[in-house]
Amino acid sequence: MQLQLALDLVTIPEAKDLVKEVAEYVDIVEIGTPVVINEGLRAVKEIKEAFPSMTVLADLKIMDAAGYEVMKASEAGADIITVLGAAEDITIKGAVEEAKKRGKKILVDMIGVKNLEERAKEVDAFGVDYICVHTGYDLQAVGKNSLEDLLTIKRVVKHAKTAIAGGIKLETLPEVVKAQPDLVIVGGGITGQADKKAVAAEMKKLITQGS
Ligand SMILES: O=C([C@H](O)CO)[C@H](O)[C@H](O)COP(=O)(O)O
Repeated sequence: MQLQLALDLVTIPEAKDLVKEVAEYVDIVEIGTPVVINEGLRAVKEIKEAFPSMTVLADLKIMDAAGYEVMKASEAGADIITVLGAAEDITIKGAVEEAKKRGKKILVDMIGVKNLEERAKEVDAFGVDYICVHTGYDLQAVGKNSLEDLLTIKRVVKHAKTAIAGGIKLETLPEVVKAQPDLVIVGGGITGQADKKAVAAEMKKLITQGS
């Protein structure tokens, strides 16, 4: 089980400081969608250049033109790129094809997918690397989480790794770990804490113990 740090509400210099602070405890650094919207793929490039040994995920949430967008994110230095599960089949297959050509990985974000079980099976057959259940900020605000969805995809996904994102905190992590995803994605649960290093260290400990 791995830990991914999601950087969403930060500038590039703030992102660099955060990565420096918690690097030893995280396996993957995510350049979040809001950062890409604000700063462009330059954010991916700068983080990869500053931390060359770190696995960097570009959370582009691709919905169309995946071949081109995966190509651009790869050129910027992303190791993993996200595509939406709600996208057309041809889009997700195009993302996988381009990523494979470049030695990169695709994470499919199932945010907003209603027929989760059926879609997860379909997406799994396209050869994607990760399938991620995700409660976005808007549903987190009305008290939702993705635990049940994680159990659903764990039942039906046979090839891809499983991941979970959305509002995970130190207090809720033990329950998540119990469900055994391959990847746990945490944003505000680390970046919003006073002692980020201590929280990241504790999270890494729980994840290592539970693996
Ligand atoms: O993907 C995300 C969100 O849609 C904003 O782009 C976040 O990275 C993801 O939800 C993890 O962040 P937290 O919910 O703060 O843990």
